Formats: sequence, structure tokens, C-alpha cells
Amino acid sequence: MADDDSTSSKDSSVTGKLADESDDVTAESEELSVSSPAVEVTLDSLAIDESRNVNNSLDDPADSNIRTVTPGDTPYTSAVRFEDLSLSPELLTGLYVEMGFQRPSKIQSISLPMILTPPFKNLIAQAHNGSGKTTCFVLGMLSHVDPKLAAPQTLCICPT
Ligand SMILES: Nc1ncnc2c1ncn2[C@@H]1O[C@H](COP(=O)(O)OP(=O)(O)OP(=O)(O)O)[C@@H](O)[C@H]1O
Repeated sequence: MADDDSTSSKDSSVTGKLADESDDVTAESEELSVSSPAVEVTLDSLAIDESRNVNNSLDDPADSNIRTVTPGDTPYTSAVRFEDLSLSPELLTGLYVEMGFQRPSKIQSISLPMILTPPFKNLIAQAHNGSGKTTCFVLGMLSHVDPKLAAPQTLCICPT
């Protein structure tokens, strides 16, 4: 019993000491993170070149360097018109009437058949800023939503 008591008192003193040490370490690391040098970034390097028309990307020429890589057979053909995709009448109205789109951009014509036509697969798509990628994943999400079901049905995780 005496041994047990001495052990527990030893333990609590050790514990107290560790907690103190731990506080010191926290204070030290806070100081370190405040004083660590930042990478130098000049304002000029962050400037956006306004002379570049972002929406030019919507009209990528047919021979632009877009590659599609799919495993196995590829039953997908690119869509020339939004009607070539199995979109609901409501989504087609939204595209043509509300958004005023006339035809799919290059990235849309290639990726939308992959997104909207079975067999559904995971997709990684890469294209210029302003080339219409948002429409690709939004149409993919909306085409799977049941408007009669009042519950969250899709999740979009996006870093921008
Ligand atoms: N098929 C289309 N026809 C006409 N305009 C379109 C079409 N698709 C998208 N747009 C318009 O082009 C602009 C850029 O599209 P969007 O934001 O989808 O591009 P993005 O590739 O997602 O851009 P970012 O890389 O900056 O996120 C938007 O104003 C959008 O409404």
C-alpha cells in the first residue's frame, strides 16, 4: 500500500511537471510561427493581365489540344448541341433561355457526355479558366436531383 501511495504521488508530480513543460513548448512554438520568415511575393507577380479575354476559352478551336483518356472502351461521343445530352426539358430551358447559351463549349461537349451518360465513371477534367467547367459539374449534379425530394442530394466541394 505504502508503495502504491508513493507511486501515485510520484505520478502526479511527474504529470504536473509534464503539463508545465507542455505549456512552455506551446509558447515556444507560437513564438516560432510568428517569427518564421514569409516567402517574398511582389504585387506585380499577382497582377491579372486584363488584356487577356477569358471567355476566348469558350471558343477553343476544334483542333485545340484537349485529350481524353478513358479506361477500356469509350462509348462516349462529344455533344455538338445540348439536346444531344439526355438533359431534362427544364435544364435545357435553363441553358437556352435563362443562361442564353447557344451550344456547348469544347470542354462541355467532351466531358458532359461522360458525366451524363451511363456507364457513369469518376472524371478528372482540366481546362482553361472561363472555359465552362462549372457548367459541366453543375449540370452533372442537377441532372441527378429529384426536385420533388426536399432534401440535400448533391455535394460540391470546391477550392475557389
Ligand atoms: N456553353 C456556353 N455558352 C456561352 N457561355 C457559357 C457557356 N458555358 C459557360 N458560359 C459562360 O462562360 C463564363 C465562364 O464559365 P465558367 O465559370 O463555367 O468557366 P470555368 O471553366 O468554370 O471557369 P473557372 O476556371 O474560372 O472556374 C460564365 O459566365 C458562363 O456563364
